[in-house]
Amino acid sequence: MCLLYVVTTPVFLMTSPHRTENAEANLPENQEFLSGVDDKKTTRFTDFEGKTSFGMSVFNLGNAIMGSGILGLAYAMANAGVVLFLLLLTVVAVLSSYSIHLLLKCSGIVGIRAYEQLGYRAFGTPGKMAAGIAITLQNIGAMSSYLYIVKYEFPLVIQAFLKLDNPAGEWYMNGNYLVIIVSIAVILPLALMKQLGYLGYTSGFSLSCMVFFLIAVRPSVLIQTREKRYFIFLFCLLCDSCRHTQMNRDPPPPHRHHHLFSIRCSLYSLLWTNTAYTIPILAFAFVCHPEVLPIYTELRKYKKMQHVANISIAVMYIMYFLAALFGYLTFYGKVEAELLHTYSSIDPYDTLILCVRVAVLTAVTLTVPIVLFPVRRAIQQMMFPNKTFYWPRHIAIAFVLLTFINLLVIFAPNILGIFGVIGATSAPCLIFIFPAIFYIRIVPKEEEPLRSPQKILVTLTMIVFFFFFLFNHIVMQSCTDKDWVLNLHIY
Ligand SMILES: NC(=O)C[C@H](N)C(=O)O
Repeated sequence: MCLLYVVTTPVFLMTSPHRTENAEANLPENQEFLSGVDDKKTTRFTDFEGKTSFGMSVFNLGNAIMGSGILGLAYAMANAGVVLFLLLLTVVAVLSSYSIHLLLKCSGIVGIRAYEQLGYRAFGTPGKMAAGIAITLQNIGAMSSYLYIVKYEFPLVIQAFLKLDNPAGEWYMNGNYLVIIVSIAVILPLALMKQLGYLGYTSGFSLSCMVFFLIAVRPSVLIQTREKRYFIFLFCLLCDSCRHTQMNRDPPPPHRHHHLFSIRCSLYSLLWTNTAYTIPILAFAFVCHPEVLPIYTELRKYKKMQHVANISIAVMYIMYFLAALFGYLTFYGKVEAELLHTYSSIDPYDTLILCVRVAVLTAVTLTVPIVLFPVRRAIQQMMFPNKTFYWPRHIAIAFVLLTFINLLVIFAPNILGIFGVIGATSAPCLIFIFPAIFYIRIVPKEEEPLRSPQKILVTLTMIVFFFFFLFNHIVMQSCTDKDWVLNLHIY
């Protein structure tokens, strides 16, 4: 993460001091992106005076970042190669942190800490609806992927615990029932909490489960002929050949031998096909933007939300890289789109693998309530904009949302589809496109003219990011024809 600081500090410290009437209110968050100055000015936000500590906020944001995205990273690394993966991981992490800076600065100007309200301030009702819909789509997609893991992994855990070699259709081996039970017994009570801050403890526990997951995955790297693995790793670092091995593992479908198609694909395969899934998976893995402003609302006075975000992103950056590397080095060319599924191919009764499963299951289950909060807030902002807090509505929205996600999970096609669709659409909007356009519209022209270095930088980054995604999307559509994509189906 030091790298992030070195790369970004000179650019973001160009931010000029504010001269609006809200200037004092803005100071704590918008003065600088990465500096350690603790400015003890009074914030004049119109919403809520926070009581949650700095540490709990880091746990909550870390938990919001870390979800099922981590399980797709080893596959992303196998496709992109170690060096390209590390580069893309760094770019997405820096962009993610920068866009949080933009969101915080906008929220300082508007005086309200809600993503949808920034959309409203920038573009009126269409802006509010766009932000609300993107948050709803993204978070419903994320929650479905978490419950999807519960649906497929929980029965395996029970099977291993009970040592059932040939399950005969017992109800407790049915993933659908288990999803419903977990939703009612664990997720719903947590989702009914009035404030996100109360979830700090469960978030801390969820993160420690993921740390355990990392530690547990690590020995499996060492078990398998250590010298060979490290030799391969060094080799990959030097000539970045991992992706070619991966390509060789999946022989192309027969019609790919068509001359023109081969030329087109070999050109793409230089870079784009290998990153076609990598970037959406990385974008999905770093999304936490809908949760940033709700967590900021509850953050104790004088604590800097940008610091909370930088710490959470830095820790996740390291954990993501290690998770991808360990998973990839354990299975090398055989890594699948969802890491846990790859583990099924080796002994399912192995105690270590069982513990890994339980840890990931616990972690993703405890992430659902955190991710549900911004959706409920977005729905409230879109459907009941001027209403104050009302318990029956708070409970009803959570209940309806969970029921909907349960239905979705019972009928959802596969986890990769969820990553692909959500990662390629709402994630880039929430991570960068919306914060950038909201920033350009919300920061007054008197303060930062359209031609100011800050706004030019934001616009350029946004354009590059947008075209990169567009191009990636086209490549994904053209080179991953149906057979190929279907081969990647996990379950
Ligand atoms: N919070 C989200 O939207 C997704 C999360 N970043 C994940 O990896 O699962």
